[in-house]
Amino acid sequence: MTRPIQTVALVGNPNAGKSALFNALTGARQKIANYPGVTVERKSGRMTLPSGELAELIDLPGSYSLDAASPDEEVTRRVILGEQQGQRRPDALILVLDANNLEQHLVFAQEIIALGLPVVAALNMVDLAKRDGLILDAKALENALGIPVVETVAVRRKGLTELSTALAKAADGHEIEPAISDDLDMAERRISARAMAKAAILSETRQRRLHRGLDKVLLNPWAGPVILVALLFVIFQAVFAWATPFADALDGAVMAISDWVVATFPSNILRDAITEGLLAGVGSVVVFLPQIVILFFFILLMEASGYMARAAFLMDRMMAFVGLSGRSFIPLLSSFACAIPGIMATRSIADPKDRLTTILIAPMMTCSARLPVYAVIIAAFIPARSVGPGIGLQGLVLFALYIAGIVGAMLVALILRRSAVKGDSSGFIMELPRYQMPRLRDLAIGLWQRAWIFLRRAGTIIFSVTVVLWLLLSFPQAGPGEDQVDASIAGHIANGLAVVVEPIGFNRDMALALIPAMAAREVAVSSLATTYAVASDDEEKTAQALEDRLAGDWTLPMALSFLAWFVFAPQCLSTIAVAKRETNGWKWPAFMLAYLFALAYLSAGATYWIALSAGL
Ligand SMILES: Nc1nc2c(ncn2[C@@H]2O[C@H](COP(=O)(O)OP(=O)(O)OP(=O)(O)O)[C@@H](O)[C@H]2O)c(=O)[nH]1
Ligand SMILES: [Mg+2]
Repeated sequence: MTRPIQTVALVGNPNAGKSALFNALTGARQKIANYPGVTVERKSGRMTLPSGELAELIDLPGSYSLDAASPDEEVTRRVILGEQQGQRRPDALILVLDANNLEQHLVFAQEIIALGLPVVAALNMVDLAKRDGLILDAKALENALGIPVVETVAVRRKGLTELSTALAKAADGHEIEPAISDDLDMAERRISARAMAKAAILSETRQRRLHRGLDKVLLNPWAGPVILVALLFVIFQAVFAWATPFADALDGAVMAISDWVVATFPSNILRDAITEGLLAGVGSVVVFLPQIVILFFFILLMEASGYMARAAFLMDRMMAFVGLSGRSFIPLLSSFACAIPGIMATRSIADPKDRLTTILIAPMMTCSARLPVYAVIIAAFIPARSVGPGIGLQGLVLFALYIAGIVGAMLVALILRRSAVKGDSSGFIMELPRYQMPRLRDLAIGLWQRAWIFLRRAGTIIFSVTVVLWLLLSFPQAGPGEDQVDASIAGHIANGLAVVVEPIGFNRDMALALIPAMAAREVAVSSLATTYAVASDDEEKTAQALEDRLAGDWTLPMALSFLAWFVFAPQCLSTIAVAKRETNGWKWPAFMLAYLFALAYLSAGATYWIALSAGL
């Protein structure tokens, strides 16, 4: 006896292609996109059965299990079980499986099949599987699952007729006896999913197997984070170890030019401007080009190879813990180059509270402008010795500074999500791109772009701010026996500010560096260099490396305090301006400015006093 099918539902894991199939079968235009969680409500349309009759087709949100964890999964559960008000319980189901993620998708599939409703499976995205060198055996899968399996390519409308024929047949008459038992628990379903997926693979290229093996290790909940941290650790070691010869060479070149200028030209104000402002100031920043290039070499490598998306995947759980979603990862990651593009990238975050929180913590990610500041202080105060096989102390301190910013950001997010920006975090699971050998050309272009951005900053903003500072430091000229810096306009301002920052261990020169560094953080370095160059009346000393001057003038607690300040301080006005534009007002940027300054002051102070009492 034939029972007419009236209602059919599409079920399956997120991003399996349910909505694409829905559109293909009904001619509707549901939104589909290549990330999970697109469909969050049930949608219905009409599909034509082979008999010519119409049936209602329901598109459901993707789900991992019938034990609903989120509101959209709850919708799926209620519709399938017939508990949804105003919705007929489906007479049959189309189970959509992504051929490329069979092992994962077969877990939920077993739960669906065990319900005992007529089910047909659409083995979708077989086109992508073929492209990647994976050939599946639909018949083997059919036998294992005990339901018809039809290969489909939803976006090319392939396999649709076969699918609806199989659907009509499955729903026709006889109650089916599911081949899947319903008393398995999650772990047992996983094991049998793996076995079924393995049995369904006819052939797989070596490369695909290799990539899957890699993912098993890199995404392992235990090994994955360890590898990620180890990798970052190596990167920061390299930033110091590899850059040193290049940085020394650049440093030597700047000093040689300075010596030559002093020897060649008569002593006058223009010569001072060149040696003290341009060469000492801007030169002190430019020497960090090798560090910047090495850091971005690794970042670009991780992006191009496909590892970065895996890192985001690993971070997702930690992000969820502090009330953010994995979607915040990419904006936060871009903030390691600069917070401005990072804050702009938050536009991809749909949830306004998620987005606001991400904007507020983005400035704590260590941007590349901080690298020269960190590097110069580390080079001056942290001895270049190893604290273990292959582990340099300098790289370790740099690593710790980056981690301090990340930990600070996560703590602030945690607090914000429970107070000022209260709300639930939205779940998100990343689609992982394929592994790829990075292309040398792309890498070279990427590096060139980063280097150019850095040099352009040095030539424009850092140069102009340093020149203005040099003028303010050089005038009015000091009388005999008077300190030039103290006598200058800049010195007067700095002495005023020094009162405020004295409790956290800053001296006048450090206070002086803070104001111009609001234009760009690197200026902290050039301004220190220019200050010391102006202060020394001896030409020999003008050319002395900044690191030596710092090591002579500051104590270790002062240096550590300065580093701690730069981890948190909102030392960059452009970031505040962008935050204002992206949040449409002054309220949040003002809040950002206030809490970051407070955090910087407190952490610098704590660092100073702890270091002092530890006898450093
Ligand atoms: N190449 C290829 N792409 C497909 C196929 N089916 C779907 N896609 C693509 O896969 C992505 C996900 O498809 P959706 O239809 O949005 O997936 P969904 O199952 O509805 O996902 P959720 O609504 O998040 O549960 C989209 O980018 C589709 O264009 C297919 O057979 N072949
Ligand atoms: Mg969908």
